[in-house]
Parts: sequence; structure tokens; C-alpha cells
Amino acid sequence: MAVYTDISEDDLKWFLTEYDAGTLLSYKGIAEGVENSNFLLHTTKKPLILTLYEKRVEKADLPFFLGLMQHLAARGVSCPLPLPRKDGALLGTLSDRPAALISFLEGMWLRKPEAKHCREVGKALAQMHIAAEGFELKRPNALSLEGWKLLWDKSEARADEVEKGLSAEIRGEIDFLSAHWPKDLPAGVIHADLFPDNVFFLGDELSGLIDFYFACNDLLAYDVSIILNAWCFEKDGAYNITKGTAMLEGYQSVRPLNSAELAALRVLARGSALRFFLTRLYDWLTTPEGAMVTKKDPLEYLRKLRFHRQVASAVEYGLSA
Ligand SMILES: Nc1ncnc2c1ncn2[C@@H]1O[C@H](COP(=O)(O)OP(=O)(O)O)[C@@H](O)[C@H]1O
Ligand SMILES: N[C@@H](CCOP(=O)(O)O)C(=O)O
Repeated sequence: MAVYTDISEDDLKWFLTEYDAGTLLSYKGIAEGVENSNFLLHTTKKPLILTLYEKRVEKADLPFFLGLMQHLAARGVSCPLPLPRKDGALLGTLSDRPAALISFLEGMWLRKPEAKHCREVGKALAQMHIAAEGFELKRPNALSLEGWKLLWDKSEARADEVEKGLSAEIRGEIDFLSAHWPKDLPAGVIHADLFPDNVFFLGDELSGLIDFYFACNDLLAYDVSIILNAWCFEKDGAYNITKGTAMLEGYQSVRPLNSAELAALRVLARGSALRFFLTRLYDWLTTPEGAMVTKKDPLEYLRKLRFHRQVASAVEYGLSA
């Protein structure tokens, strides 16, 4: 559940007077998501999503996120479009939080994605990478090597509470990644969180991408490693090579990966597994009991990280010859 901040009907009605959004008919908090507070609004015009930006989103980054959605939507990516206020601004304030209205996207996220869906996700990610070219704002990835070290510093003392021996293992992993992280690969704007809950489908057709609040400038192949991690493992922890093949084929049908990117995939996948392990671990250790948010299991990503460590080459991810 992610509604951290309540809003009153009167405040919301007042907030809406700044927009040409029609008159409020109803609104309700959305249970899903972990970062921000989201509400579905019905007005006399189109349905809208109201987002109140919470703790982990820097206000200074909001023009990047909202501008990126505008840039992508203008280039044919199906993603939410921020609704400007009457004064042209994309951001307002509600319940003391920065707040925005974005268009409602039809579709549902898939609880049990299949290989055919992975192919579509691969394609959509590559299309997003290409459509983002020319976006003029920049945002370094706050959750890359330096960010991982900062997160780890905050969690290390209690890591062995989660699993004995974890502290030494993760320190070793950070050292390895610091020494081997690739530098000269194609870079651009990445989504950085394209998990199943951020991709909508209508039937088997991908209807849109949401949640650009981790988007940043980084290595494009790192984003590929994120979707392999997020979509291609089964509940029992096994890597599904059929899904991996479909995903990589889908991606490469739009943007072929070069040989350096393919060679780096294993290290990138270790990095992305570590990244989600670390944010989940931090949340696991710091979210108070009874908070209105579903904590995600850090150990799922520890298991993925261990899998990538024993992968000998990118062929094992399902690259077709
Ligand atoms: N533009 C949108 N159209 C339809 N539903 C949306 C949209 N944006 C968010 N949602 C709903 O809100 C949920 C949480 O949104 P998300 O952006 O993932 O939140 P968070 O950033 O807090 O993780 C989504 O799973 C979806 O159900
Ligand atoms: N995808 C991340 C958590 C971020 O959640 P989202 O609701 O913003 O996609 C994870 O699974 O750890």
C-alpha cells in the first residue's frame, strides 16, 4: 500500500481549481507502489492520477521526470502525460507535498508474465531508449556505485540480522563491482525500474510504461540487466532462459546490443541485483511495523545476485546465436 499522505476533499477541490481538469466526482488512494502517494481521480473530464511525491524523490528532480514523460509521449512512447496547470507549471503543492496530475493509462500489470510479454517489454525498453535521445535535461543515477555504498553504510551494521555472513558477502560484492564496473558503453536515459508493476498490458498487448521516478542517465545495457532481473526469474528463484531469450530478442529487434554491452551484461546484472537488494534491505530494516506499505523481500535479489555470480557468459541469459 502506498498512500503515505492523506488529502482532504476540500484541499483537493482547491488544488483542482488550478487546472482545467473538470469538477471532482470521486477520488481514492491506490494501494500499489512503494515510493509516492497515488490517487485515482474521476472528474467531469478524463480520469487522472494524482501523485504526491514523498521521501525518496528529490523535488529538484521532478522537472526531469515530468519533462521526460512529456518528451517520450511526444515521440510515441505510451506513458503518462503530466497535465499542466492553468499557469503552465507541471507541479503544484497539496498536503505540503509537491504534487502533479498525470494522465490515466488503461491496462493492468501482469502477475504472471510469459515469454511473449517479456519480448514486448524488451522492445518497449529499446524504443524508450531511442525515443529519449535528445531529451535535454540530465540526471545522474543516484543509485549506482556511489549510491550503493551510501546505502550499504546505513545497513551494514544490521545486515547479519537478515542472513548470517551477509555483511562480508556484500562488502566483497561492492569491491568487485567497483573494480569491474564498465565505463565506455552506450549511455542515455534509462527507466531504471521497469518491473512488471510498471508495465501495463491490455490483453497481450503492451499498453504503456509508468513510474519514471528512478529514470536517469546511465548505461543503456544496465537497464537491460534490470529487466532481465525483474522479469526472467521464476518464483522458485530459477532463471527462465526462454523469457531471457524473448526479452533480449525483443530489445535487439529495435536496438542491437554491441559486443562490449553483451560482454558486460553479467557484471551489469550483478550490479542491478545488488541495487534492488540494497534498497529493499534498507527499507526492510527501517520501515516501521504497521506502516501502510508492503515491504519487498531483499533476499529475492540476493538469490539473483548469487545466480549472476556463477554465470560464465552472457549466452546463459538466453542470447540467440
Ligand atoms: N498513469 C497511470 N495510469 C494508471 N494507473 C497508474 C498510473 N500511475 C500510477 N498508477 C497506479 O498507481 C500504482 C502505483 O504507481 P507507481 O508510479 O508505481 O507508484 P510508486 O512510484 O509509488 O511506486 C500503479 O501500480 C498503478 O496501479
Ligand atoms: N521495483 C522496486 C521497488 C520500487 O517500486 P515501484 O512500485 O516504484 O516500482 C523493487 O521491486 O524493489
